[in-house]
Amino acid sequence: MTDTSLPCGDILSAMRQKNPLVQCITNDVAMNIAANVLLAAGASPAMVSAEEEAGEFAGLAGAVTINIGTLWAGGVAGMREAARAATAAGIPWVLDPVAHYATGFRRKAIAELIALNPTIVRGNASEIMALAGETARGQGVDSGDSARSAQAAATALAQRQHCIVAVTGDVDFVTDGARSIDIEGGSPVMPKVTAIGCALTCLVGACVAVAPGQPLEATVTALGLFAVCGEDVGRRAQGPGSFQPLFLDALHAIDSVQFVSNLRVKVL
Ligand SMILES: Nc1ncnc2c1ncn2[C@@H]1O[C@H](COP(=O)(O)OP(=O)(O)OP(=O)(O)O)[C@@H](O)[C@H]1O
Ligand SMILES: Cc1ncsc1CCO
Ligand SMILES: [Mg+2]
Repeated sequence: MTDTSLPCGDILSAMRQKNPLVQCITNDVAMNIAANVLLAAGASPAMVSAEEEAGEFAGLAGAVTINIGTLWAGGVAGMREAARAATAAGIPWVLDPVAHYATGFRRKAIAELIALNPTIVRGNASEIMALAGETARGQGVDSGDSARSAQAAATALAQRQHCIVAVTGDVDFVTDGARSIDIEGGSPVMPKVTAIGCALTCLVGACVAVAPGQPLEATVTALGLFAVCGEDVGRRAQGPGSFQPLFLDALHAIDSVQFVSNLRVKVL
């Protein structure tokens, strides 16, 4: 079922070979799991977010990721600096709009960040629907909408912002507004592990760092790696507690041949 025209195996191999530096401006909950996911998968994370250095550091990184999960005023200032520096230098950056619909503070921050032209936006179904202006049923950081129901919103958002949009859930969907791809796999246990989606956003950064000219394919590679490893671990884990360490081990152990042979993607 995998479309062999997608270079997902090559992007995974390149990530392992190049060990890209990824500046992850993420939330307080996600820091640890996100850094461990990148190290296990083969990238080099750095959680550098202060206003005083975030812009300068972006110039050193292969990609920048920005996540508004635990937002505060100084945090927004660092995000602004990093996003501006990345866009100015042509460094790809990824935006994770965690619960952006919940408060006026978040709505203002996400409007400012999206206007700085992210290369890729990755969120859950409710986040993507609300960003596209649709009514969404998210509760705090958790999605209340199905991923399928967010596909039209993702396509509209990609066309409006001229970026890649990825919506995750039981089936993942990635689009540039013209080409769209479904990714099957994962496990229903995954949304019971906090910040696993935030960690995925950082992995999208790691993949696009080594394939900056192919942001759609890089996004499919990161989501596909989570889908393949998540499905495998979901069969073996006892629950959310044992899922997390087994998942890190699986991200570390999988090679690109195993990855491609278990990847289920469909070009729509
Ligand atoms: N029901 C499900 N079945 C299979 N995989 C799932 C399911 N729900 C989520 N996933 C997978 O879990 C990962 C995270 O996606 P999710 O949409 O839950 O992110 P999120 O809501 O942003 O997470 P968080 O905010 O906790 O970091 C993705 O790889 C996704 O494919
Ligand atoms: C639980 C939680 N609260 C703010 S960010 C976050 C991590 C999942 O998005
Ligand atoms: Mg999220």
